[in-house]
Amino acid sequence: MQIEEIVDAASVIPVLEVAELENAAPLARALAAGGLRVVELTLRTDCALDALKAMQDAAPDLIVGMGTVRTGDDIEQSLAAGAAFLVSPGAGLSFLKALADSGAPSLPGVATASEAMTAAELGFKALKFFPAEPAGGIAYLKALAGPLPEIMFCPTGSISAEKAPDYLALSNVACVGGSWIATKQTIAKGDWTAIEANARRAAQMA
Ligand SMILES: O=C(O)C(=O)C[C@H](O)[C@H](O)COP(=O)(O)O
Repeated sequence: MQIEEIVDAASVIPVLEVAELENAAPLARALAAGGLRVVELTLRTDCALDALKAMQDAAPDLIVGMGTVRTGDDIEQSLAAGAAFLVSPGAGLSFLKALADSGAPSLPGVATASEAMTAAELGFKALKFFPAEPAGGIAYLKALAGPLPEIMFCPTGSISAEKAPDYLALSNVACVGGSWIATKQTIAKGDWTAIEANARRAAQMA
């Protein structure tokens, strides 16, 4: 899949942190049951690579990407684990080149016009805008749409269910990311009913 197809399939991408491997499968099933098609599992816990496989097995139609990818090793391990796409919080030049060389569909993280232009020069068509709210939010993205109208963003960072529709209305926003659909606490509690309900509301924001 190309990154354009992946972001087209998503309105909201839940950003997930799974600390206990046993939670991966029911989490994936709840998100898929709620109607979400694309999720980002962060590479922030010891079990993240195994959790990615478990999510994919539990919900084969779910497109599971790996987030918090920061190094060449992260890229390799995530792809070996079966990540459908890769997401980074930011990106230096050598990391961007490694990501481009991997050929994997990717959303490298940027927070400025300069970073967005560097990533676009290397061929990236869609970028994560992180951290969206602290970096300037909707006003900042609107300002980027003037000079850089062809660059599409997936803003992530302190976005809530209430704010997400306003981001999705922007011409240069393909989808939004956020942890509100399945927070660390809700996952740890195993409240799959609440997560499915949040996923359903998010899926309807398309
Ligand atoms: O891990 C990464 O690669 C990140 O870029 C950070 C995440 O996207 C944010 O942690 C999202 O979390 P919220 O701000 O709570 O929605």
